[in-house]
Amino acid sequence: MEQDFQSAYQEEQQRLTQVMEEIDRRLQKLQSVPVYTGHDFTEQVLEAGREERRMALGKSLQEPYFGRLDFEEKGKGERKPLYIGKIGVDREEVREYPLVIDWRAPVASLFYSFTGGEDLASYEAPEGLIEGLVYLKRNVVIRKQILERVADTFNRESDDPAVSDEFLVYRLGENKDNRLRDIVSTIQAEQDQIIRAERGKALVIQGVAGSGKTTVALHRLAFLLYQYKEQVSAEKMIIFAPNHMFLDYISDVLPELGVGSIQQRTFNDWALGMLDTDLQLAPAEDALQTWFESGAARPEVNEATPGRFKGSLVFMRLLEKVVQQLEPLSVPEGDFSPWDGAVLSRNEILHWFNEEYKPYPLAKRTERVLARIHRWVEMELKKTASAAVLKERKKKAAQREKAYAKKWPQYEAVKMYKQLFQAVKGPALPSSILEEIPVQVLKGTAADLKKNVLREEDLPALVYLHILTHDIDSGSRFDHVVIDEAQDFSPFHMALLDLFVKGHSFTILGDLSQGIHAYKGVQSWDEVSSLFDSGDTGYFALTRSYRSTLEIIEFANVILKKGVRSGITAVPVFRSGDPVRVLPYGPQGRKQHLLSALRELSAKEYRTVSVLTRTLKEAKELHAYFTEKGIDIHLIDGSMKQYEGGLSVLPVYLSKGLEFDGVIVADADEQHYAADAMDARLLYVGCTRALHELWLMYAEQLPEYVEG
Ligand SMILES: Nc1ncnc2c1ncn2[C@@H]1O[C@H](COP(=O)(O)OP(=O)(O)OP(=O)(O)O)[C@@H](O)[C@H]1O
Repeated sequence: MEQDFQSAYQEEQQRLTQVMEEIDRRLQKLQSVPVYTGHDFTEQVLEAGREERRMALGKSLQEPYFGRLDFEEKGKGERKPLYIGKIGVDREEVREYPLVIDWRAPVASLFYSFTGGEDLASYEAPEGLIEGLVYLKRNVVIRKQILERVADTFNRESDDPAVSDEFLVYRLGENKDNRLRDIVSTIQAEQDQIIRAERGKALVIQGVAGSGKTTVALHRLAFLLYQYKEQVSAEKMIIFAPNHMFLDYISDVLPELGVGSIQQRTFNDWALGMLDTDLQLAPAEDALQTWFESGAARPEVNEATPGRFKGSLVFMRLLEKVVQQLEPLSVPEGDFSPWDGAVLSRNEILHWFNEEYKPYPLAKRTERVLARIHRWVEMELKKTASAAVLKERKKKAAQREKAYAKKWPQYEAVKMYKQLFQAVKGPALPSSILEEIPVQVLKGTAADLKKNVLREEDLPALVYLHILTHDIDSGSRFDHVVIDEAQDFSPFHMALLDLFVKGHSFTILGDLSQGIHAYKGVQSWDEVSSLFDSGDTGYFALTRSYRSTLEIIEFANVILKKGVRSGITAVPVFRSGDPVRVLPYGPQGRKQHLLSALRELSAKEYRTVSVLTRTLKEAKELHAYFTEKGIDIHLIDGSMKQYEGGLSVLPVYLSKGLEFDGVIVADADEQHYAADAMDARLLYVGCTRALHELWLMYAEQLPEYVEG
């Protein structure tokens, strides 16, 4: 066995040396071409291509590949070792497999989809289905040109030719810093299927905590860009993530995969950008504090909850009716007269508005009609013989056109929205429209809007009012949209985004078990799928969890089963660690005990450790206490733009999407986590943030869904 390993290592070392020499030779050749700095466009394009290649080869030289697959194509009688890397490097000879195959290439899919067995493996190539036998699947770890590790995941000629998880488990056992990383060397078959799924559909992916949803979404973007390079561009692809800190946390993955320029934004930022308004959103912490209060102080969630009503398709349809009401009120009363004696009748203007320019939305229509009126004025001016009179008329016409244009409505989204909620004066709307809005939503929104307060749940409506009246300009359309943490998006959010994306090309990922924002998100994936025709949507489930140890996942699954009564539990990868510790506060008291637990856990080799509290207030208090005791720890409070890693204290609801080597859940007791699904979900989110170690600390009584 040891001998096999030695020879495999030597073989790979030799091969690595050869490949690095070859890449270096190519790089030097490229570097010997003088950099073009002139103005010739063709030369500039060629230079840009060379620069891209120089960068790629330079990067590839450090870690040329991570995997090897020995494959014998059916009927060819020749076994070939294929080396797979983040960046493909072609050979100079044609008709050969590349020196390094890009992980996104069709043949590389074998490396991920092959799960063992005697049968022929296959992959879909441009020329059709290719079948063959896989002999070897090997992981090769190279860091800064040094071969660090060689691990066979499958070897047909060994005594035990089964695919092993050993390398995956080794990778999962590593500690994490403050950034999510790429997983190209260990993508699993179920994840690969999603990454490589075709583009023109709305894919909905339900994935348990830690199943790699965010990671898979980012790899999928890189794949789509490679596979559909002629049809999609990076600038027109976007991933929506819940907040700025999370965006910072995931920001390294796409550059690591060699992909730049893909937009990574929050929905709120995107929407505000569309609206071009000076109004600011009310701070997110306001809503979070209301909805994540513990105990009876938390309002009940129902269909009249502002986020739920304003995220519903009922509200979306209601806005369409509002805009329909505006149409007959658009053309101002009275004829238009550019100077005394010249008259353009309102009937003529109405005809233009209601017939000729009918296909345009109201603001565009207004623009066109006013332009047409201007052309009419110019024609009339041409009929004027005297230069002095012409000058006078021109001046008059300009003044009157300006005054007349002012009489037309502006169709400004915020203003229309304020009018709907009667926060400012506006056209009278039929009572049937207003009656559709729950009274508490009507009153609450009117009060907010009078104070110029916008809330995040108002944004889909505002963007929709804007596009209903102004249309979508082609530059705002996306080639592909990824929605991460999609359980927190409403049906209205998704239906709105669907108007911006070509061919329903969506990847929508989330976990209903982590639906802690029930006051605004979806409660079933049917709410999402039903937005699309059945042929335009697909569904995948990710059930294996890669983040946490077996012990942590089994512990968290109990919370799900007993507390949320959910059937979607996680299947662990067999990576065993320390048992989960459930500790009552000792005689030294709550704060002191949490402090000693934090000290103990952070003294280990871990890079990230967090203390999760139930509320923001508790996080702030503990942060002050830990700091006073000389601990260097970050407070994460919802306004952060960056995630620093190291030690953190944060309310549990802000931990969603993140992960830490060690987690201490403070106050895991009945007072803080009540016997309802919402609190159980919160605790589930908290527990599933831990990679290696999870401690729960409590006073008095544990919730009944926590195993003591
Ligand atoms: N195939 C894989 N190989 C190695 N690591 C993986 C793999 N899949 C996922 N991981 C790791 O598992 C962890 C969880 O991944 P990620 O955050 O993408 O999951 P998620 O489903 O979005 O989680 P959650 O919903 O709980 O926030 C990350 O550390 C990621 O690197």
